Parts: sequence; C-alpha cells; structure tokens
Amino acid sequence: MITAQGLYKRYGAKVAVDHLSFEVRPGMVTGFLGPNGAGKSTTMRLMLDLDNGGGETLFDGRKFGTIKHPMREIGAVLESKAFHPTRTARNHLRMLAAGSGIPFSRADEVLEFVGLSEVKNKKPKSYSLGMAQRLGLAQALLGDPQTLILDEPANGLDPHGIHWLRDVLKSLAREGRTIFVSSHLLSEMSLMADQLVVIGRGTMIYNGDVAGFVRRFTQSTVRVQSPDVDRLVQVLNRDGVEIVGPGADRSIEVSGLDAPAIGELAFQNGIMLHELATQTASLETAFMTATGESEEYRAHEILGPPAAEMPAPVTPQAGPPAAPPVPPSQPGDSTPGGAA
Ligand SMILES: Nc1ncnc2c1ncn2[C@@H]1O[C@H](COP(=O)(O)OP(=O)(O)OP(=O)(O)O)[C@@H](O)[C@H]1O
Repeated sequence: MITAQGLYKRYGAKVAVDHLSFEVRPGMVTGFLGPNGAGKSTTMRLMLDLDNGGGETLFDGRKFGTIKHPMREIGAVLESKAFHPTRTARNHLRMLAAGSGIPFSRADEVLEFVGLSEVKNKKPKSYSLGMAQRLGLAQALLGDPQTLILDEPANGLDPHGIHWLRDVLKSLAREGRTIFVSSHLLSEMSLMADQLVVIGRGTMIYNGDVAGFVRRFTQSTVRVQSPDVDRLVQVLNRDGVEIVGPGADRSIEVSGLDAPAIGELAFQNGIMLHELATQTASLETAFMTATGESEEYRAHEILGPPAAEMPAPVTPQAGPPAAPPVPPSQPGDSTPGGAA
C-alpha cells in the first residue's frame, strides 16, 4: 500500500504539484492520468524522494529513505533510457543486483522475462525506445519488489509489447503487488487499470475506480430500436429526458432514463422493442471532460480558410504573428473531484 499525503512541489512561481493526497492499494493496477504538464512525473519523483518538496509518501507504512534495500521493495522506472553508458544490459543489471544483495542470476531471469535475452550483451544505448522500456521494467523487477512505480512504461512499445506489458502488470497485481503506472494511452489504461488517480495542474481531479470516473464525467445513453418508434418517442418524452433521432435505422438515443426504465415504459404501453442497449462512454471521453479545463498546453488551430480566401502573406518581421497564442485556462478551472 502506498499512502501519499500532501505532496507539494513548486518551481519558482509555478506550483507543479499542489497538496496531492491519495492511496494506491495492493492487488490492483492504479493508473495515473493527467494532461501534459499536469505534474505526474514530478509526483512520482516526490514519492521516491528524488525531488525536494512537501508532503510524505509511505510504502507499507515506511518512508522510502528508511528502507534498507529499496530495490527489493519498490521497483521504479521514471526515465526510459537511464542506464549505465558503457556497460552491457546484463552487466548493468548485475551491478545493480550486487548493490542490493540480489543474486547475479536474477539479472538473466528478468532479462529473459522481458524478452531481451538475445540482446543482453549489447549496450543499452543501441536499444530502441521499446527495448529500453523493457530493460527498465527488468530493472524494476530485479529485486522482485512488492511495489512498482512506472512512468509511461508503454511509451515506445509496439502493439504486441503493449499487450504483453498489460498482461504482465495485471498478473503482478493479481499476485498482490501494488502497481502505480502513468500512461497517456487511455484505451490501454481502460483495459489495464482498476483504479485511477487523475490530476490536472497539480491538483486532484478524481481518485477512485475506472467505472466511477467514466460515470462521473460522462452521461451514458441508451440506444433503442422499435418498429413503433414514433409512439415510443411520445411515451418517453418528459422532463429531463433527451431523445436524439430517430435516425435512418429508426433507432433513438435516449439520455435521462436508464435501460430498465425505458423497457418498463415500453412494456406498459405495449410497444415492442428490437434493441435496448446502454452506451457507456469511453475513458477517453471522460478524460477529455474531466481535464479539458486544466489542460496546460493546447495546440493551435492549424487549418485556416482555403488558400484563395487567405489574406496576402505578411513578411515575418512586418507585423505580429497571424494567430495569437491561445491563453491557458486559469488555475482553479478544473472540476473539483475529491477522493472518491
Ligand atoms: N525541472 C523543472 N524546472 C521547472 N519546471 C519544471 C521542472 N520539471 C517540471 N516542471 C514543470 O512542472 C509541471 C509538471 O511537470 P511534469 O513533468 O511533472 O508533468 P507531467 O504530468 O509528467 O507531464 P507529461 O505528461 O508531459 O510528461 C510542468 O508545468 C513542468 O513544466
């Protein structure tokens, strides 16, 4: 169990992590989400005492600095290419093993586990990003730790690698370990994570289970198909109910009533249904809604009017930029979520 209390970090005037408190429980994968610059990496560094700041993180009740052999209790990958510059992958791991009282044989075991046996005698600087990620995971697993903290471990992995990583993390969680993992791959996160910690501009937006996050930040709809759709629309039409359609296939999308309520109303009015299906929004939709206001770095609109309608080009020095930067939204815009 990881308990983070009041984590805080400021860079000059910029508050990167603003009194974050959360728990990461064993036996499950907890995803750590937030837009670019939200403070995920800084939070992870604070948790591992790699940065000075406020607050405290306890690992099964103990501070990181008091653990005698941290590698044997907490495996972490925060940088994807942080390896010894001249040693081979195998020797890099053996060196780390020696420092933590871990048998040398464990280096070969974890290299085999992450699929790098064939290249273990090469230097990691020749590795691709995906290979480096695998080596990072091997390093984190070297001491067979109870807790894993991984910053963007899927970054650079191909689809097979991502699938493999998901299976690995889920099975490590099933063994009772505590897994805290950040990722921008939301579809992957929805398949892998049980719990979420979602932050924006250093503050907590949501802490709870994945389904709860999607429920809180999206509205589910019910797709209904009926041969008597016009009468169904009349029956369902009431305050608080929104109906979209019927479309070409005579189906409607209903929000404001759940599927059982729609089914009952149809039954009471003798209306036959051909389909009644709850449409749950994706984690991505929920993330966009939850963090939209706290997004720090926004892309500019690059598609302008067709060339014929464009004003005459202006020489670079002659005037102000054609499109002023989009101002960032103000701190405090984010939806206050609180711990669930
Ligand atoms: N060494 C630093 N000096 C100054 N500002 C920093 C430093 N490191 C991070 N920051 C700032 O702190 C904020 C949080 O950064 P952080 O890297 O923790 O975000 P993140 O959520 O991990 O982002 P990303 O998803 O892009 O990796 C950002 O605004 C960033 O610019």
